[in-house]
Amino acid sequence: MKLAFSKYHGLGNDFILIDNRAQRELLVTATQAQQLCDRHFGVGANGVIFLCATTDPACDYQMAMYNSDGSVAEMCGNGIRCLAKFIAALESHALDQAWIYRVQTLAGVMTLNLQTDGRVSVNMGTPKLLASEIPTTLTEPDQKVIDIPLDVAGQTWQLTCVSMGNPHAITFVENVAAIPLAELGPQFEHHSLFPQRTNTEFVEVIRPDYLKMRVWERGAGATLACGTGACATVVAGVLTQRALPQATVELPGGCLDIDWQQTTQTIYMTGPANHVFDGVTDLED
Ligand SMILES: N[C@H](CCC[C@H](N)C(=O)O)C(=O)O
Repeated sequence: MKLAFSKYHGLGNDFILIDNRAQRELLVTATQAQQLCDRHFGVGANGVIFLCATTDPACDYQMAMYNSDGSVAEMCGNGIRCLAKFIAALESHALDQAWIYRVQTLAGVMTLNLQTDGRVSVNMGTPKLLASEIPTTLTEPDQKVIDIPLDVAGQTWQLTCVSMGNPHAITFVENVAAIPLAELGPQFEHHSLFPQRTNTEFVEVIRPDYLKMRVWERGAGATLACGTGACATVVAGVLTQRALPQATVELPGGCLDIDWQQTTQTIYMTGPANHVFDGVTDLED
C-alpha cells in the first residue's frame, strides 16, 4: 500500500506525520511504525504521529503517536509542535499570521499557538506529581517522588519523577556530557519500579534559569530532544530548589523555553518545528 507522509523535526527529534483524518482506524500498525522508523530499512524517525479527527467538540483535531519501537505514547512535546506546522500546511494557513489549534491527546487537550516567528508555543497542561500518577512504586502511591534514591549500575541516583501525561524520571548530575546514556538509559527505562517504563532525563544546572539535559526516551532511546522531558526537567528543578519556573532547557538538538506558571500550575513549552520533506512510501502489509 502506498502511504503519503511528511517528515518533520523538533530540535532533531524527528517524526513521520500522517494525515489520518479521513479514516476511523490508524493507517499504520505498531509493527509498520517500527518498520517506517528504521533508519536503514524505512524512512527513519523517532516516531510516527497521526493527525486524526477529534471526538471532543471542544477540539479541532486529535493526535495519536507511536514511538519507534511501536509502543504508544500519551504525548509528545516536540511532535505536537511539528503537528501544528503540519496542520497549517494541510489547511493552507498563511504563516504570516498566528494560528491556534486545540488538539485532543491521551494526555488531555493541548492548545497549540503557531506564532508568526515560526515557533510554536504549547500549553502542555499541568504536571502530575504523585507516584501513582507517574506511575512508579519508588514511594507510596499518594506521595510525590522528589530526590528519592535508586541504585542503578552500581551507583545511587536521586530521582524526581514527573508525568506530563507520559512518565519522566529526572536526576541532576555534575557533568551531563559524561553520562554513558546508552549504558544507563535502558536500565532506567525498563526498571521494575516503573510499570509503564519511563523516559529518563540527566540534567546539569548551568544557572537556575538555564539547564542542560540529555534524555533516554521510553520507546525511542537517546534522542536529540524531548519536549515533555524539558517540561518535566523544569518542574523537577523547581521541586528540588535547583531551578526557576521560567527556564531555558538546552538539549543536544537545541533549546526550548519552558514557563511553569505557578498560579495556574500550567506549563508552556515554546520552540521550533521544521518541515524536512514530503514523501510516499510502500507500506508492507
Ligand atoms: N518517548 C516518549 C514519547 C515522545 C516524547 C518526546 N519525543 C517529546 O518530545 O515529548 C514516551 O514514550 O513517553
